[in-house]
Amino acid sequence: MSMVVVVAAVIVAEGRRVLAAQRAAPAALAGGWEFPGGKVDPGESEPEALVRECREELGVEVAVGAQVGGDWPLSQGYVLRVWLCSLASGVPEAREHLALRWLGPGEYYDVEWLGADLPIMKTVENLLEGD
Ligand SMILES: Nc1nc2c([nH]c(=O)n2[C@H]2C[C@H](O)[C@@H](COP(=O)(O)OP(=O)(O)OP(=O)(O)O)O2)c(=O)[nH]1
Repeated sequence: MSMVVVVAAVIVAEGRRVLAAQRAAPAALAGGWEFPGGKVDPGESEPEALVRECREELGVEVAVGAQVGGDWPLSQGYVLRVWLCSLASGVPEAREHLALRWLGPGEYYDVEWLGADLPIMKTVENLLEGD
């Protein structure tokens, strides 16, 4: 079986603030925090999927920047790929999530990240510190 690619957006604003989103479903993941995103549809590029998911889930337009790392492991058969993004227009609203939070420096670990997302947050922290 081929690998399912999930894309996720690390939306950064004001230089250092990162948007975290709390999952509403499924039950096993509900309440956990993630970077907005979802599965790539057939025929769609990964950046196109990112833009679509941010539009659907948050009601915003994002500009896709640099990729963060390579393939981040998820459960078997799934892989997560992550990009830094900036807001091109709109204010994020939780259309499919339970809640959204902007996390500034010193707050990056104030939410309960999903297991796959914790090392991504650490990598993003290092990237933003280096800026
Ligand atoms: N979007 C997203 N998914 C993540 C992250 N971390 C993580 O483990 N996942 C997992 C949760 C889900 O099992 C899977 C993504 O599925 P999803 O439910 O977001 O995908 P989707 O929007 O296309 O949803 P659906 O159409 O299949 O309902 O990846 C993350 O940071 N962002």
